[in-house]
Amino acid sequence: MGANLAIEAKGLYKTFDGKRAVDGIDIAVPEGSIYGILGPNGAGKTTTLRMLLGIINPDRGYRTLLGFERPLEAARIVGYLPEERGLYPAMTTRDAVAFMGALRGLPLDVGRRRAEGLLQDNGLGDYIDKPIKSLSKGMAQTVQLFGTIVHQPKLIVLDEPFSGLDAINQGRLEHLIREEAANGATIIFSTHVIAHAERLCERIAIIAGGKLRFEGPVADARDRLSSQVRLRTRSADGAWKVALPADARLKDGFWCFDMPAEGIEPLLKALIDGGAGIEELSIERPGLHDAFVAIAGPEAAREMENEGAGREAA
Ligand SMILES: Nc1ncnc2c1ncn2[C@@H]1O[C@H](COP(=O)(O)OP(=O)(O)OP(=O)(O)O)[C@@H](O)[C@H]1O
Repeated sequence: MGANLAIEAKGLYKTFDGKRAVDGIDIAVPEGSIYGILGPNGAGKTTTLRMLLGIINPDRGYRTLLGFERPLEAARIVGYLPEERGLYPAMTTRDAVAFMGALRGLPLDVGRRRAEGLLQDNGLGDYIDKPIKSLSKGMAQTVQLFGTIVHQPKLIVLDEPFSGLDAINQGRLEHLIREEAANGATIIFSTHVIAHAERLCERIAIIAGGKLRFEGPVADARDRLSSQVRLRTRSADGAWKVALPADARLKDGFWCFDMPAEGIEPLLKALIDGGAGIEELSIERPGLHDAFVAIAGPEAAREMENEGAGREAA
């Protein structure tokens, strides 16, 4: 890989009480990129992130974080939003953000100033002097996120950051993640919602049952599946039909089939020469959801969806 890596991990394993939580994970996160770890409940995402950060040590395997082989040595240039959220309820939002920065070495006065800027710029200006306990759950989560980035870390690690946010705040968070990456930070986040990863990430890891099912560019995951062709012809029958691929099936008046290996042009020529009369033609590239199903299996995909529904309802 050409780019420098903000994170490189090879063959990470972790067992808890005799049960393998992470079973051979490799990860390569290029500097300045947005990277997603996708997987259902209990897949091993949090354990993987904790090992990358040095909060726990792997039983086996190797990782570097911003070039450090002992990840904790990078702590001051890393920001981490854990899955368990929590802020001191009596602190003002300004102080809560500054306090989190101070834990990473940022002087309190600088933290307070930056906190004001972050809160003002993101529609929370009225809450600067209000205690955390006066905020909604989503707002408190946003404040915790500001505390995660207030010391302007080179690497931002977010564990299920979209969980518990409504659609508007999810959109804001996506915007903020893009902005941080545009300013040069590297972002890695875990999620069980494929759409967030599809919109944001250049590279992903797909984990299920502690095992790595895929690691690489999102485009490569999507390329695992053929594009789908849908075709409607004016003529119902004719010699042109022999030109259709063997897997072509008629569904609701459309011939549906995988994109032929040799491309669409030879087929189009045969259809035109055979007088099929092309009325409608679409070629659809598979999305990341379809790729996920193909890579991790329908069971893992269902678990992801159920988990999402469960958390929304909670
Ligand atoms: N400290 C621990 N002690 C014992 N078991 C653990 C510990 N941490 C994680 N596990 C187990 O390891 C497995 C992977 O958990 P992990 O939290 O990494 O998954 P996850 O993909 O982050 O899922 P979730 O989103 O539900 O947290 C689970 O079976 C979990 O119960």
